[in-house]
Amino acid sequence: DETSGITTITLSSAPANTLSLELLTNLIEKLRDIEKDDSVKGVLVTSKYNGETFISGLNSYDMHNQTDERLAKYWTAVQDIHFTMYSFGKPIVAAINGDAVAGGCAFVLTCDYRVMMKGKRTGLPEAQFGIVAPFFYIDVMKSVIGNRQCELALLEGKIFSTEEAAKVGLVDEAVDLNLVLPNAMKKLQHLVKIPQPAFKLTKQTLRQADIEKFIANRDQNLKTYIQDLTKHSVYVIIRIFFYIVQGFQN
Ligand SMILES: CCCCCCC/C=C/C(=O)SCCNC(=O)CCNC(=O)[C@H](O)C(C)(C)COP(=O)(O)OP(=O)(O)OC[C@H]1O[C@@H](n2cnc3c(N)ncnc32)[C@H](O)[C@@H]1OP(=O)(O)O
Repeated sequence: DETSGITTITLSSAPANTLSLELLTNLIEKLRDIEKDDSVKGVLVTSKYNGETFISGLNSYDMHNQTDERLAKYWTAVQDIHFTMYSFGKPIVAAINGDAVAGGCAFVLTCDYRVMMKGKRTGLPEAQFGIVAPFFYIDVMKSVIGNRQCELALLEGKIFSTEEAAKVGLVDEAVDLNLVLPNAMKKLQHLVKIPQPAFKLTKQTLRQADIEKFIANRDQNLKTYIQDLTKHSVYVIIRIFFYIVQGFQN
């Protein structure tokens, strides 16, 4: 919207907005363009699958049966989206109009504000898959909900209902579906009015330690990811699809 300076990104990768290599590549490019475009003041992210899924996590197919080169390309994109979103110099608000689990939860945690539809699910269930969540997923959750709540959640791979997520501050608002977009937009309209150099510098200052840690550790994390997936991908993928079919334990 040219008058408000707000851009809406509607994620629409069938069937359930998995964070596939294609979606991530397009999104990273789009966000980098927006960052350079002075006419854009803020970004609202939502999903085409209104009332169903916001993001259903990383794409299982991109993590299984791939060459090391392709796995590296995928994981670099996973790292890049995290870094681009978390260090983004303009306000980003998530209008979470459906489930946002695993990589979907980490994605919304990188935003500045989260409005989520009641009755949906979010959280980092990796422990339920028998794996450890990437360190940058753990760090972002810890920075949002604090160390103890993060321990309670991650040690059991807890999946929160929207209402539970709001209680621990994992999302900022739990609302009926019809209020997700309007409330997210209202918050964003407020955030874009804050003097932007102050907004950007404050955000950078708050997030600096995690960003520096991310930059220092990303290469090692990439190596570890490729080794682990080469060894364990069959097991991991079976666990993920088990939870797609059976649902997560709350
Ligand atoms: C050893 C190193 C490992 C490193 C990785 C560590 C980090 C991992 C992070 C991740 O994000 S792993 C992915 C985790 N994601 C999930 O576990 C979510 C799984 N999905 C669901 O639980 C559900 O789909 C949902 C999101 C709760 C939505 O449920 P709903 O009933 O509305 O839809 P479904 O019928 O279940 O799904 C629709 C459609 O989408 C396919 N799909 C869903 N999630 C994925 C996925 N992550 N990857 C690939 N495909 C996915 C699902 O199979 C359905 O497909 P069709 O059957 O319709 O073809």
